[in-house]
Amino acid sequence: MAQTFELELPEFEYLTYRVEDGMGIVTISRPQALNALNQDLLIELASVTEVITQDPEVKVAIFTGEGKAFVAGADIAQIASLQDVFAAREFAIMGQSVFNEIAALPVPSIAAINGYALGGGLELALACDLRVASRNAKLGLPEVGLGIIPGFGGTQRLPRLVGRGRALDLIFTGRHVPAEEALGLGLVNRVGEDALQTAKELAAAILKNGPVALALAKEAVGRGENLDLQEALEVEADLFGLACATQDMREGTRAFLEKRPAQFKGE
Ligand SMILES: C/C=C/C(=O)SCCNC(=O)CCNC(=O)[C@H](O)C(C)(C)COP(=O)(O)OP(=O)(O)OC[C@H]1O[C@@H](n2cnc3c(N)ncnc32)[C@H](O)[C@@H]1OP(=O)(O)O
Repeated sequence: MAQTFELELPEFEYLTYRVEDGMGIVTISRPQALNALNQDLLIELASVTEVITQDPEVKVAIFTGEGKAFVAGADIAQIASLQDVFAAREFAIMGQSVFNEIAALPVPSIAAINGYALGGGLELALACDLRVASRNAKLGLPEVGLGIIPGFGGTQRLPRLVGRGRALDLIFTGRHVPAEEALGLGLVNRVGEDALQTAKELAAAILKNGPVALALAKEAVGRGENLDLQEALEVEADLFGLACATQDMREGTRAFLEKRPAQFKGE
């Protein structure tokens, strides 16, 4: 008999969380400040990430924002009040560690960028595996205009995603990149009328596939990024071996040979 898990959901002030058809949907909700990330909101993001990690019902995570912004950055009032170099460094490390937790989610993650994704907002989107944007979305790292630099992973994840030259163009100018240009840069994977709807369609396409295979594929890509090619290929071979030991592999290959859709159980 399938085991059911009762997860105790923490109280959230700045976000809402719901599970729909295997999708764990986080909506960042501080619209009066365009969903700017203050410290409490970052703590809530860490907490909801833990909930998603522990919920076996969730096979894809989606992060989006309420209102006209995805996230307009870290809270500039909070940054302005940082007292000294140590407090500022701690603030960056805190944001980085929350986004590392999002990047390490065992399930595929999608940022549904429904409007402004600036500074820490773009850095949050960069911590997700995939990004989709609504046509009116604007993306950028405008920190240098405030006399600071991106501090929640932007100087590292952006060049890894789009290349050094393109990343430095965005970081040096701080300009707001429209969704269609972001698509051309490889900064987003898809553009649609409605970001959340587009993210759900992408999630539905992902959900047709074997959940263990998805987790192993994410692990292979993630671990390989920091290795030389030969070592990375060894990681791939090991994880391929693991994938071939799953019931999902038996089902997926048998379903192909029997010309029917696979019924994956994630085991
Ligand atoms: C380590 C990470 C560092 C960072 O992330 S640094 C922050 C990087 N982000 C930015 O620099 C973007 C800042 N925001 C803006 O430039 C503008 O906003 C927009 C272009 C996104 C939108 O402009 P418009 O449509 O005119 O709205 P509005 O009146 O500026 O904003 C509505 C309310 O939202 C507050 N707000 C917007 N972004 C932030 C933020 N990042 N931190 C704190 N508050 C923010 C405003 O102040 C204002 O509030 P009120 O209605 O009380 O005047």
